[in-house]
Amino acid sequence: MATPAPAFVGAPAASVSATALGRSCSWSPPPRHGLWGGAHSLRGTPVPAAMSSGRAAAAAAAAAAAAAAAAGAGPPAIAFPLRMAAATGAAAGAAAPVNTDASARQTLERALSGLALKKRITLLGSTGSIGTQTLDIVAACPDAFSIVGLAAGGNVDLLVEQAVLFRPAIVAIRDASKYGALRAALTDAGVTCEVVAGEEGVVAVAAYGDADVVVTGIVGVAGLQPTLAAIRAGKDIALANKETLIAGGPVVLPLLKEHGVTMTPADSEHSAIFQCLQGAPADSLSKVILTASGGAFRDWNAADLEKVQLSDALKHPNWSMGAKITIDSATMMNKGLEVIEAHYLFGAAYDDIDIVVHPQSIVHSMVEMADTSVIAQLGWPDMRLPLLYAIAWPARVSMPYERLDLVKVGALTFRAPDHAKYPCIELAYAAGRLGGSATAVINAANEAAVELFRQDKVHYLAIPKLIEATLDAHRSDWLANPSLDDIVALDSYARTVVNGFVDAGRYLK
Ligand SMILES: NC(=O)C1=CN([C@@H]2O[C@H](COP(=O)(O)OP(=O)(O)OC[C@H]3O[C@@H](n4cnc5c(N)ncnc54)[C@H](OP(=O)(O)O)[C@@H]3O)[C@@H](O)[C@H]2O)C=CC1
Ligand SMILES: CC(=O)[C@@H](O)[C@H](O)COP(=O)(O)O
Repeated sequence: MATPAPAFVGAPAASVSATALGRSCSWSPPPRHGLWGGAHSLRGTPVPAAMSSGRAAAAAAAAAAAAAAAAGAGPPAIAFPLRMAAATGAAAGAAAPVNTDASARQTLERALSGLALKKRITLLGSTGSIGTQTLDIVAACPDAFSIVGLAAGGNVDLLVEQAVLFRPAIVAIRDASKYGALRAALTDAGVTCEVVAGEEGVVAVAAYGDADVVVTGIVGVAGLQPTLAAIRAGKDIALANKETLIAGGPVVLPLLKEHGVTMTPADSEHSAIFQCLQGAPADSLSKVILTASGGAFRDWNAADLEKVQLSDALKHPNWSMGAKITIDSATMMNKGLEVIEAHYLFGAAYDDIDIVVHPQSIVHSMVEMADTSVIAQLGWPDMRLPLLYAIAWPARVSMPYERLDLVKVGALTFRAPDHAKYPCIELAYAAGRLGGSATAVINAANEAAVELFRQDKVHYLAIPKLIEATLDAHRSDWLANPSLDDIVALDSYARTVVNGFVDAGRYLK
């Protein structure tokens, strides 16, 4: 049942017949929380209504928190009152095109124009798990999809291989020290395209040329600025990089509106919800039900988590993915982040977003409608399907994927998540309910803690403790309506705080 490792297709496969929306393409195998009435801190003490904003305040707070950590003080062990409602109210609408009259009209218009489906794609993070699987789709459907730009972190060899096959107009490498090697290798391979480097280079690729849609496959908050650049350039967004929305939701949503840009979810759970909501009238959504595999440790006793090694956390039971998201699945922070992602994508209140553990990862998520009907989307655990829908929406592209065989699957089982074993879930709900800058801080704290775990500097069990302590430290500079500058500053603040704790020898386990 495990998905095959993301295979980079050696050559664009021959295409098959293409008919209207049913285009055929070839394929290479491949807790309930009470309402929070006012502005309260994470501990229930008041948060000043208007916080000093911006880099200076965040930097000062970071320095103070790091100094406190180094002095052994740190925030006191937190008795996290996880029963908070959003101080900021619901997200300003929904990022995904669902549940409004206008979006219903847009869906219909796109469905009709999908008769001539031809999408020009720019792919950020082309050398990763999402990136290579997106290119599998493009290779399988060269008459429906083409590549305008590719951006990678540092993998020159694979980027060159991709440029040879997909002939982009522009490529970027984030690691600027590899610019010369990339240029030379492209010239040797006979590829003539623009070559750019560094963060500015990745941003330039995101906004470049006549691409219709940008697939965001960069890992982490590093995807935020390129995604914002793509939105400002009027590109539709196929969102895989969930950290962008979790950290940047307060600035991403208004920007999508301002530029009339469509954001379609590629994360498998959110793709499922998005698919279930197609054609649903406004206000008909009652509940979002996110399914979770349970991650690498779903069958471990809580007491055995003391023995976790990095290699254990990297063994996802069902999905083949990059290292960071695989570890997030093991802590179940991935599900917590997906709760926040669902809030921003679909405008669902946190009380209306549930998690259910589903070890088979066949039901990718569900929605409950106002009339109590529950609608689910099913498929094998293979990211190519949600990625395809994110770039082709609302078209349905005919693919020779293995058909789902429920008899072969046998049983579909469901159980409640174990909140004591996976404290990250509650932390994510708490940060989501707090809203404003808290989601940027929990995202950054998680990225920093996971990175320290990958470097063997902290134990697996330290991850939620570091996140909780960092959220607590953020009490004094929480912002209801952070600007982009605030989000950038608080992202680095949270990383400084996490590293300050560890440097001071705290929360190692
Ligand atoms: N993998 C999956 O199945 C799923 C992933 N996602 C989300 O998609 C995103 C990507 O995940 P995944 O593909 O697994 O991650 P990977 O680690 O496999 O790939 C990450 C990609 O981002 C590139 N990259 C890393 N840092 C930077 C940077 N600073 N600037 C530009 N490019 C960078 C890497 O380049 P290089 O390798 O060249 O260094 C690589 O191409 C994550 O946000 C994840 O949560 C969501 C659902 C499923
Ligand atoms: C493939 C995908 O979209 C991931 O989000 C995956 O679902 C993670 O699995 P977990 O349910 O273990 O977090």
